[in-house]
Amino acid sequence: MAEPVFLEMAGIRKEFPGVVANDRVDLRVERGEIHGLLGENGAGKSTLMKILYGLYTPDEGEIYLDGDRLDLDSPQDAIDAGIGMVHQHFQLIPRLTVAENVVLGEREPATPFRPDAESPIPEAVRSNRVVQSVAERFSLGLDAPTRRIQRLADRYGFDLDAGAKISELDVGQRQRVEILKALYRDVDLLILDEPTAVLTPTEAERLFDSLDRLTDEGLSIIFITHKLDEVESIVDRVTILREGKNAGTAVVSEVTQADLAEMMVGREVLFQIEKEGVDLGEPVLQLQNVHADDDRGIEALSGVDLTVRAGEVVGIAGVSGNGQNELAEVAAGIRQPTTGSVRVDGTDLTGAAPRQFVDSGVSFVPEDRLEYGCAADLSVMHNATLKEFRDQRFDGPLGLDYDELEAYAETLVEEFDVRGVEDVTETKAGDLSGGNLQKLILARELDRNPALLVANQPTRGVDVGAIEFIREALLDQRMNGTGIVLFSEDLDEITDLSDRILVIYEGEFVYETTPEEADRDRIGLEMTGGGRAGGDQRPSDRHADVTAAASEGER
Ligand SMILES: Nc1ncnc2c1ncn2[C@@H]1O[C@H](COP(=O)(O)OP(=O)(O)OP(=O)(O)O)[C@@H](O)[C@H]1O
Repeated sequence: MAEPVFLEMAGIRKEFPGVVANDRVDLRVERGEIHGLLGENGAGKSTLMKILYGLYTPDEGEIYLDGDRLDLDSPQDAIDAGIGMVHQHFQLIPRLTVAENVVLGEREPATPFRPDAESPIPEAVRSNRVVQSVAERFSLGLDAPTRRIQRLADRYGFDLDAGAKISELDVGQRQRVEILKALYRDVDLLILDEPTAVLTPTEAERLFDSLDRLTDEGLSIIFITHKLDEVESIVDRVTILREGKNAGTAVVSEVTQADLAEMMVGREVLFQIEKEGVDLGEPVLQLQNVHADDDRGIEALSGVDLTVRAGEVVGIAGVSGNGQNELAEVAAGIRQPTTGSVRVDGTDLTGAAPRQFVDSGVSFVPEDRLEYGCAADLSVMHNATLKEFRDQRFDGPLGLDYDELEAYAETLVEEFDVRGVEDVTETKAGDLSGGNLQKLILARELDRNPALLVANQPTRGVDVGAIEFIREALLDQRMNGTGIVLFSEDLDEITDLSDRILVIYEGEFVYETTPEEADRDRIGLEMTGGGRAGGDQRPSDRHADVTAAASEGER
């Protein structure tokens, strides 16, 4: 008799109010393969994986692992069956060590948590004395597990010190701790939800090496991603979901990226977009000698000069953690510089309140959509109108005119193709899929026709169709005279959209170029500080050059 397929999900159906998230989906995964799960935002990928991890109960359908029928009521059931999951938002306790987190991680929360939500372990719990003392007690008798965890980490080349505190680790290492939590529990199937969304390209390469080692040992991996080049480089077979249904499974080596994109969105996707020429206007953002600290009080920006003119897109490239977030927040008015000045549209806003930035025409698309971009528990309507509800057009005889607010929110949802909204007054922003929430935030920020848009990773976690839509929306906005500061870890995005490109490294601009002259190797080298080793220019000289080149471009 033929061996059963390793994992079989058959006829899975899951309905939320007004949305069929999974419509009789079949998924088959072989032992030892990396199986990609692709699909537009809202196609139902996370829902299907949450069912497999025991977080949601399907309305219909069956799951078999190695031929055995599974009945999964909680993540603990999934783990007991040999299924682990690494979420996009890590669930680690920063003050505890790697080993303590791995051991404590044996019990997963039984209640479903919001997609894309921040760590489900609230700060109150993390800092709770009882939790801390349990952890301390663990560490007393933790020698044997620590050694075991260290051996496990070494076996897969994870480069982790089991005794190190999570707070000392970078994002890539934290992710490996999450994987270790699953391996420690002997899982045979690992679900990775967009694992590279938080990683730099180098960290992503490291992860891929680790995944290869895991599959060599017979582990199966389900890999959710939006990045087609990742599918091409590490995935064996891929299943595509479209509008909750299985749109097919393909052997990756037999299809092109264009085929996959078309299977996902049901039409041809342009990977290149046309950028028209535009006459630059007056400066809409002028930062002079800006220094700013990060959240820990350590200097993150060390004397940044930046001028952005109306109709100009300035792309900021850099490895995350080099001051990009602080720069975005200073430009958007939600972080105060320690020294230096900020002018928006000709007005000095140094030290001004965030509201004054909003009122001066600054729009902000933050990197962390759930933390800063929206109020997850409020409706789509509230979120769509958060910044504009004071506008006269929403004045009613008895205060706010809710019919107008609702109609406006509906227009934005329609224009920006935000999917999964049953009713703008009922659907919560936090229940939208990641990409659809991003489109909602963009709709709110762009529809104000801002003088300045600060866009931090605007297409992260967004599907290829929506990426095309968002990039075109940004370029339309540029044609309307908005000045845009674009932060992106995707170099193609930076070169496709920008008029000028600046590389930031350790809180300073170290290199400036244009898309026409952009040399990817040089940009990559400058991003990692490699340009400094050449000794051709001191950073301070180079910094002066950048400023000079910037003013050159302004003439
Ligand atoms: N808890 C929930 N309550 C209500 N609707 C939900 C819930 N979770 C998901 N949905 C809806 O189900 C549909 C599928 O969402 P899901 O998160 O599975 O998509 P996805 O393919 O993972 O999207 P993305 O790539 O954007 O993360 C969407 O329309 C979403 O709005």
